[in-house]
This record gives sequence, structure tokens and C-alpha cells, in this order.
Amino acid sequence: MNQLFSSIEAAPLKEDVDIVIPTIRSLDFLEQWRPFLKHYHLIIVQDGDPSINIRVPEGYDYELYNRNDINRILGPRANCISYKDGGCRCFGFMVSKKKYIYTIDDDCFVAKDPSGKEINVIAQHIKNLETPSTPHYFNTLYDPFRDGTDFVRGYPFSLREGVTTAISHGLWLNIPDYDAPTQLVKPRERNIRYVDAVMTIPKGVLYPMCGMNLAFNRELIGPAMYFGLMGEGQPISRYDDMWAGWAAKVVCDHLGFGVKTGLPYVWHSKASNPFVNLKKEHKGLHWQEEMVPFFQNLRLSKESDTAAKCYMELSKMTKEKLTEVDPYFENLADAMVAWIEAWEELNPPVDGKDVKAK
Ligand SMILES: O=c1ccn([C@@H]2O[C@H](COP(=O)(O)OP(=O)(O)O[C@H]3OC[C@H](O)[C@H](O)[C@H]3O)[C@@H](O)[C@H]2O)c(=O)[nH]1
Ligand SMILES: [Mn+2]
Repeated sequence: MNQLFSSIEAAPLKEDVDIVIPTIRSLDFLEQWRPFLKHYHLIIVQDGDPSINIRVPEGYDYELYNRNDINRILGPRANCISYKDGGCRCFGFMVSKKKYIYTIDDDCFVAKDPSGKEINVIAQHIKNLETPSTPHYFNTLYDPFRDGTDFVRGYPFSLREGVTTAISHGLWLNIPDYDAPTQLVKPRERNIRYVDAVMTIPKGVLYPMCGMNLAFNRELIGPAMYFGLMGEGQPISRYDDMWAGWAAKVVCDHLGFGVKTGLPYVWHSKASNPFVNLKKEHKGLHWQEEMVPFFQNLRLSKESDTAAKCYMELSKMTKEKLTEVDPYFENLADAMVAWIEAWEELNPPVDGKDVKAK
């Protein structure tokens, strides 16, 4: 593994979070993040040509993995990790040993709240993950566990304990995460609306998870955060985070975990080209009309009491139900199995235990 630990400032590392960054460009954006990220360990997944040397700004403690490392570490199972697609980031989720993951794209920068204060995304995501979610009954005043708010009248006390949060989905100012057709129609649209809210996504409801500003509890939901088989050699790209978001949400619903969306914001200066994106994601625009009902209608069995078991069952269902949409889904189903096998090889359950449903 091309593992260079470099941390000039011998600052105490935050022990419970790894920052996973997929990159096919440059890591200069980390200069601006230094005040917020310098105490965290980075796991950089370099996509594309492994012979290119990526410069990591001085002072960061990091592991850097390129395609040669992925192939060496995973062997034949490396084929389940996308090539030439941001979905390669999930390799970083697999090799991390930390409780929490924060993943960010290399064209995302520090955003400011309406008061002009710079947003500490890690602090907000960890707060989201360490306070309960309320998937069973919607609280109209949003996050009841936030200072200065609470459950509103009519909210059953029997539901106020909430459930453990597994995923925290942040948002983006400036360039919103639109698909290529929308971006082509509205090339100058910018998201200037800072909504000061965190909401739980209700149980049984799916959502379009974007991977550019995302945090999750690896111990609870890590095995379900597979970013699919996308990019070079595949008929689809740029649906990596969507696939992971749909799968992880049905697994969270089944295991009794919560998913939140809203704060924190990053400033997204999109670097990708909408015409190129259209080519990459056009099959996804069609197939999502089949994939979403597939996830909405499936029911996982009670024997699937861990994220890994749920994911193996999901793989079978994918092969049974989605292969009629396109033969690609047979390969994806096989890749889902390879992903879990690789995950379990690199992350053997501690003292035989895996995190089970509540
Ligand atoms: O072949 C590739 C392409 C990109 N990456 C890295 O992935 C990150 C996202 O890439 P980019 O910012 O160019 O894409 P966007 O259109 O802004 O991002 C959205 O769609 C793709 C992803 O799902 C992303 O999460 C979405 O927000 C970035 O770090 C690239 O360097 C790559 O590794 N390989
Ligand atoms: Mn981007």
C-alpha cells in the first residue's frame, strides 16, 4: 500500500473519524479545509492512472491508495470497486477502522452560514450522528434534539426516544447536485438558500443520497454503503451514491436506524462537465424509474439482522428482480457479494459479534 503517513504538526488525531476523499484531480482544496480537517486522518482514494503522483498538502496525516493498491489488497474482488467514477471512494470506507466516516468531494469548500461564520461540517455531522433520529413520526419543528427546539404538541411520548442515527446527509451551496439534463437547462442556477434545519427522512421513504458531503456510522451501516459498479467498462456512471443511498436507507429502515438530511452545508464549485455527465448518467436517468420502485417494494427478512446480511439478501433480490431491466444488474449483484466478502475479510467482526438490529 502506498501509505505515507505525514503529519508535521504532531497534533492529537481525532480517533473516531476518518475522512475519505476520492480524487481524479487535485487535493489543493484541502488547503482551505486545514482549520477543520488537520486533526483528522485522511483516506485518499486516487482514481484513474496510478502512475500519476497526487500531491497531498503538507501537515495532513493520510493514507493514499491508488488502483494498484486496490488491486493488490483486494485481489480478484478489486473488480467490485469502480474505476473512473467517484464511487471508488467506498474502498476507503472498507479500509478504515474508525467508527465514523466523513466523505467529501475535491471540489467542495468551506461554506459560511448567514452570519458569515465558517461551517464546521465535521462537528455538525457528528452531532447529527450522535443524536437520535425520528423516522416513525414527523416532527414539524424539524430536529427535536437541537438546542432551542423540541417535540411539538401531538408528538407521542412513546416515540420521543427516537432511534440511533446511522447516516447524516449534508447539503451544498452554490452548485446544487442536479443531474445533467437539469444542469444543461439551468446552467446558471445557483443554490443560495441556506436552510437552517436538520430533518429525519421518514421510515419507508427513499431519498437521492449525494456523496459529496456525507457522514455515516461505519459500525452500523458500513457494509451497506457500497457505491456500486460504475465508470469505465460499465454502462452507467454517476449513480454510485444513489445506489448506496437507496440500499442503505432500506437497510436502515429494516434494522431500525435513522437517516438525517440538512445541515451542514459545503460550498460546491462543480468541476464536472454536464455534457460529459449526460453521457455517463443517461442510463441512470432511465433505470432509476425501475430501481426506485424495486427498493420501495422490497422486504428484507428478519434473519437479516446485520447490515452485511441485509446486503447479501439485497444482492439476491437485485439479481432476481433487476436483471430483467438489464444484464448489468447481474454483474452488480455479483459485485455486491464480492464487496461484502472483501469487507468481512478486512473487517472481521470483533469477538465474533457484528452490530445487530436493535
Ligand atoms: O472518474 C472520476 C470522477 C470523479 N471523481 C471524484 O469524485 C468526486 C466527484 O466528482 P465531481 O465533483 O467531478 O462530480 P460532481 O458532478 O460534482 O459530483 C456529483 O456526481 C458524482 C458523484 O456522485 C458526486 O458525489 C456527486 O456530488 C470528486 O472528488 C472527483 O475527484 C473520481 O474519483 N473519479
Ligand atoms: Mn463536484
